[in-house]
Amino acid sequence: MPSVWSESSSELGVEHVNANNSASVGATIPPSRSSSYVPPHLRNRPQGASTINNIIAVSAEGSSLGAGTRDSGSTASTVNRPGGAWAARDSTGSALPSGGAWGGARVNTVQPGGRGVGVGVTGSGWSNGSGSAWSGRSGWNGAREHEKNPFAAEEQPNPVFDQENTGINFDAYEDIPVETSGENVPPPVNTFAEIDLGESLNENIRRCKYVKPTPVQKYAIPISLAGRDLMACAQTGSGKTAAFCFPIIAGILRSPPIGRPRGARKALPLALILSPTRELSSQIHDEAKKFAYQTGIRVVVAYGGAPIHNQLRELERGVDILVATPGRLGDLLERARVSLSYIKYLALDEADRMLDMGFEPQIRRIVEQMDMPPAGQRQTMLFSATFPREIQRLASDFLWNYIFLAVGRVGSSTDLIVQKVEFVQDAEKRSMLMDLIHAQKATGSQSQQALTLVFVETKRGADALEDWLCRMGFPATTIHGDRSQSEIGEFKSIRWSSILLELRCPLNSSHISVVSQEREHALRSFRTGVTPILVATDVAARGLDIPRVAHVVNFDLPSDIDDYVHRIGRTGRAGKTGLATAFFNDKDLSLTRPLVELMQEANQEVPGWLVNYASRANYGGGRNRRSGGGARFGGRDYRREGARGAGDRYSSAYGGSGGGSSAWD
Ligand SMILES: Nc1ncnc2c1ncn2[C@@H]1O[C@H](COP(=O)(O)OP(=O)(O)OP(=O)(O)O)[C@@H](O)[C@H]1O
Repeated sequence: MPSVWSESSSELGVEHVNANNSASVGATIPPSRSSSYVPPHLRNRPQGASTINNIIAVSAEGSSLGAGTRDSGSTASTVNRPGGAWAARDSTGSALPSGGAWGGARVNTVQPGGRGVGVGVTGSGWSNGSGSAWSGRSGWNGAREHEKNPFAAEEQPNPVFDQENTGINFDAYEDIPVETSGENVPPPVNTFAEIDLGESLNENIRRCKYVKPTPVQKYAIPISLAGRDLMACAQTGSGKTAAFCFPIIAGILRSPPIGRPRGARKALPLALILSPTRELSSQIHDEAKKFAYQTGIRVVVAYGGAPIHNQLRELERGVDILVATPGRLGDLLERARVSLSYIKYLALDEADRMLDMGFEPQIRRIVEQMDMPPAGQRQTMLFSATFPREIQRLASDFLWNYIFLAVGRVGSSTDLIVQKVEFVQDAEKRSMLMDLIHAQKATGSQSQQALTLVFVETKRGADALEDWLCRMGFPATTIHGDRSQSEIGEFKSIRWSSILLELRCPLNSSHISVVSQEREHALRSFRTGVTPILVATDVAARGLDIPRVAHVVNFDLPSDIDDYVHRIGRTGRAGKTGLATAFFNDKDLSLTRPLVELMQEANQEVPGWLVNYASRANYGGGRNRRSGGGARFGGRDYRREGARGAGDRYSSAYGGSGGGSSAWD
């Protein structure tokens, strides 16, 4: 029985070019059925739009370079890697030749090697001005009406939150240290207008109320748009999600339509975004859907802890950008329901965690042992706030001639977070927490909705503390691994095969959906302030972007300083200030030195007793890699370690407004 996609493909008669770049030209394309998958470039056409003839199709490696003009608002970017392309599009997103030789004739010539040359453009493909191909045309809305508006909730007038999302405290970041390494690093931009992202993506950026790019976006977006691989470190809450989503979306829209095989039951995404937990994947999916709204690009998410059947249904409807956790993706690959053979963009969020001990084999399997095009034939982007040197070394296997980017004192915390450390014995921790919560209420400096996130070491500890807080009259909820099948955070030592077994076990499926609902419910209840205290294990440490988290309490300190950085990064996000309090006692001795260093880097007041501890303490053992590894910050390009000094071809530092010498020296 043919899948929806296969029906769709054959109906559309999309040209298919096989992996060897031999192009075959499809004839005409009958109108698509609404339930069918429609490739991005064909979506959202007016009802009754005439049959589309002659779609350019090239292989994943092939390129097509539109030689036509774009209007004056646009800045051309060159794509200097295999597979990069500028598609010349007409006002409906199809490639058009100049000279009108177009009625039923073939549009593009596909040259040997799959490089097609578009010969011109009628109308602007990408303008920012009037007459844009991608926005405002009547008739497009017929199909777009069916796309749920991801901005609907935010577009309701709200006097409290309806203000410019100015993001990072831009003034404070004028002098932010920035380091780039690698060959021919494209220069940064200062405004979104300088980057040609296309009208519909620009419109969505406006809807997000992003006024200007954050520091990491200023550097990462031009680098990625130039087709370069990237390893990027930037502080928590600094807008990394958009930094990898924008180039992916813009890249897909720019590229010539890629004919995907007829009759394939498998989903054939063009971009894959991997992240460690279901919550983070879900959050990235929500963000990416906003950025891709009304572009015709379909974003689908697949994560463990939720029934696979719904996700399969979504995948069958077609996918351009797949956001996934490694475990669930592994399952889908094993079931042959997803193929990675058309991947042009691979992004790893929280990349250091994804390549951490225990998970590297899963990621290697996905990236290197399935059917994904190798480095150099896809574009790979790795992002995190922390990037230990040994993880960089592992990660470099996935990259090709990449640029290393470090924005801010990477691996350190932001100055926006006030860090406090209190010496508290275990037995006193609860009453200390109570004092903090009372103080927070009493100061009145926080609005009623201010949220407190409390990190503990174990699931049992989380449940016990939540129970106690509730009994004391403080509405609290909890999130930890037992409440779902978190794929990384909690499965650290479980092997790939066991994960598949677990996810496939039908007896588990109802349990999975119950626990995942619990976790979803807990997060929603925290986000909305219904339960303004969330007790969490490290599963909530990375990536989660919850506005109004005013206070992070490390009830139990982690043993790894990088985990501390990510945990406290749940507050003080996007230019807002935050408070982080750590309960410290003798058990945390190994963390002392990196903690003191971190606080000093972030201009925090370090208690004298902690400094004394630090002078007595050993370095934090193997896990505290920043200090153990010798590099001052977690964000120095490991390739430079052996290449310092004269003639270092990898080095190029911007150093914020100052430029000149490396900000790290
Ligand atoms: N250009 C911008 N202007 C204003 N706000 C922005 C901009 N870019 C991103 N943001 C907002 O900043 C917040 C943090 O972004 P994001 O979650 O991508 O951070 P991050 O760097 O990935 O953090 P983490 O390291 O914790 O994962 C989000 O609420 C996002 O909407």
